[in-house]
Amino acid sequence: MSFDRKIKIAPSILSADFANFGQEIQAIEAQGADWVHVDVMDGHFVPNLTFGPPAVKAFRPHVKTVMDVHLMITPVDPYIDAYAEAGADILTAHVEAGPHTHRTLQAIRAAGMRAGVALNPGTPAEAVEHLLDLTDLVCVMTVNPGFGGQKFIDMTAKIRRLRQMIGDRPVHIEIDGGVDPKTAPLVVEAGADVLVAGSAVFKGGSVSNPGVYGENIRAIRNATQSVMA
Ligand SMILES: O=C(CO)[C@H](O)[C@H](O)COP(=O)(O)O
Repeated sequence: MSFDRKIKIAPSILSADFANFGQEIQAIEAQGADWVHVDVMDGHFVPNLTFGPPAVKAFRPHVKTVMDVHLMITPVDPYIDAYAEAGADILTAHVEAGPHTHRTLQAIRAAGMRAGVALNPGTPAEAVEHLLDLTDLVCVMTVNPGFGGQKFIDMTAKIRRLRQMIGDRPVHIEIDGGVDPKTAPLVVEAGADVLVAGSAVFKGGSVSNPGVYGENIRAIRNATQSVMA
């Protein structure tokens, strides 16, 4: 897939109806989602548990766009092949998840996926500077990872620094946590191009009332228009 810097909205299915993932994924894509964001949590790196490779494999046939899998787990390396087999397009590991992120990103690419690296709010941009030639996406957490529906933490200075460090490289900056029509323009103005949003996309909608997802996605996208060059 070619690199494009247009704003992409990636709804996090952490806020979807857990009894109905297939239809939820189809509904958000029909309503304008650019990517589908899947939050994998292990109850160890973060204090919550969600999906493993079999669930991701079950989502795969429903995803027609890009399946963006965010691992909030440690260790990462023993599971890379399982997520490739499950059909992840992008696999993101946290820089805090182990001592050898450089090796992890190489292994993700070697398994045929695009490689992402995520930073917790307390981790400086410089922690990924040496990884920028090995990564396709830097995910800046704007909440402490583990749960949807948390309050946005302002990371705009870090986003600006990353955009400067990335320069001309084809590397996305993804923002994850507390993204809504108020916070989206702040992070886009700072240099982000992928916006993960859970609560702000799924609130008020359902598979039987999917138009609300469309309204919510458009509200986030439209809010970024004023800050786009
Ligand atoms: O990674 C996550 C939490 O660790 C979620 O993707 C993120 O919090 C999105 O949910 P919301 O938009 O409700 O904040």
